[in-house]
Amino acid sequence: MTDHKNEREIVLDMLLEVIEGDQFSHAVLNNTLKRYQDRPKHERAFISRLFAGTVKHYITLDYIIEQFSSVPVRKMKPLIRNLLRLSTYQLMYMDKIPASAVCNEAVKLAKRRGFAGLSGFVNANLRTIARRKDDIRFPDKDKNFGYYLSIMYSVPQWIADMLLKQYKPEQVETMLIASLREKDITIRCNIKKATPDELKKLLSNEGVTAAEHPYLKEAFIIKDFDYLEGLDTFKKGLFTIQDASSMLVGKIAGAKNDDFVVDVCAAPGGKSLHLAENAALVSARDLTEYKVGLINENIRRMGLNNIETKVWDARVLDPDIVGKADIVIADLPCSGLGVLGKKYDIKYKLTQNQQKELVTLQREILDVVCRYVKPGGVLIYSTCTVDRRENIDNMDWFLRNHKDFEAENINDFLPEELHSDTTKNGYLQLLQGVHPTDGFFICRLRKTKQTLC
Ligand SMILES: C[S@@+](CC[C@H](N)C(=O)[O-])C[C@H]1O[C@@H](n2cnc3c(N)ncnc32)[C@H](O)[C@@H]1O
Repeated sequence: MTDHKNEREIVLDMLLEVIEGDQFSHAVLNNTLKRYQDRPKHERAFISRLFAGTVKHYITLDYIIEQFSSVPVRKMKPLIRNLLRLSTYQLMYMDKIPASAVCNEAVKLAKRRGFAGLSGFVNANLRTIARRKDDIRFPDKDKNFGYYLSIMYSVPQWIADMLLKQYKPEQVETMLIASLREKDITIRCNIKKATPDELKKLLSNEGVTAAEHPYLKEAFIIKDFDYLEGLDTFKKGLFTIQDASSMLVGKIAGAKNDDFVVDVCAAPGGKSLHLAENAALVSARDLTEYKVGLINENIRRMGLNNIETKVWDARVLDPDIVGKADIVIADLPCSGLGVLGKKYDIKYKLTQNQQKELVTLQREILDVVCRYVKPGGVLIYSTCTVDRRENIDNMDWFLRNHKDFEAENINDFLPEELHSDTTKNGYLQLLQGVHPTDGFFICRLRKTKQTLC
């Protein structure tokens, strides 16, 4: 049973949960689409697009609203400012919707939600924006590039400034543009159940278009489906949703038939499932019962029987596995600045302090889990961020403090177009927009025979 809210009201409530509350955009969107799975496809598509677009662009939208409003956005009632945001998004980015329809719907919604007294304010602001769109003055690129990036690509200025210290200005702009684009959905074929060709045919029978990914033969970029989890091929575990960057972790780990793998931060299990295709046994761990439940759910769907799961805090040494793992996967919690295209509220919720704490946590976990690697085994460290302090700086720090590990050339595991000086030196930094993947970091560190750890 679903309620009778129209699509705009549904989006308004989603925005209140995410922008004003502490919920995460991807979780709220998934739950909403599940809840309204009986609604027509075009309504569900409208909800997704309007919600994602408004969240992704809301710094830009607030800047536009404030060009014309006498009241600063932060002083407006939460419901009113989010109604203005979602309506301004339609006016600026959804040009098939007539401005009059946007204004009328917003007025009706303000009244319906008990703000009849402010419906005139909503109407006046929206009609002004619609009429004077072309008069909007955006910041001057040459005066303060960080501020310009912040307003144009809706990212807090401290993040833009931080990235500008680490990358060339044009690379930062490319990454920020990519993070606003609609993300392709990439899947990995479960080669235990079907070949990539068979999967492609079965998907096509379900009306889904699957295009080969340039980096991996088992990866497809899929289009033309409505509810992915409703597909027969999904329910039968013939594929898993995973970005190609994450799949490269599995490739760079290079598991062999008799390998014992420990994945210390494994939920929801993407990398563990991938490695289990080749390894003898994977021990997949995460912090809570809930998270481990997600891994178990995926193991069942994919039909794998060589993964065992365990609730375990990666900061705490597990004496049972010290010196036993051929491969340790440390795909650690990170700032997520490489996946802004999917988790589009991370940029607003992350603070500078949290980012510093993440570096400390990553080092704390690496210090512990490197002890599970057996002599001659490998530690794979990865993150889904482009922040150098969490990536190459952490790798350098680790090697300085663990002289019994050395970085290893990873070219043999990668398609030729990804070979570079850094991959010869043991690591790969992917940048969204520059590469056809999320922003992602992976390094391969071999434990030399003599053990000092
Ligand atoms: C980047 S995600 C892992 C994604 C996963 N490797 C995959 O491919 O599906 C990081 C994970 O670390 C877990 N985590 C955070 N702190 C942890 C800790 N102290 N011990 C174990 N897991 C932790 C989080 O619950 C989260 O699931």
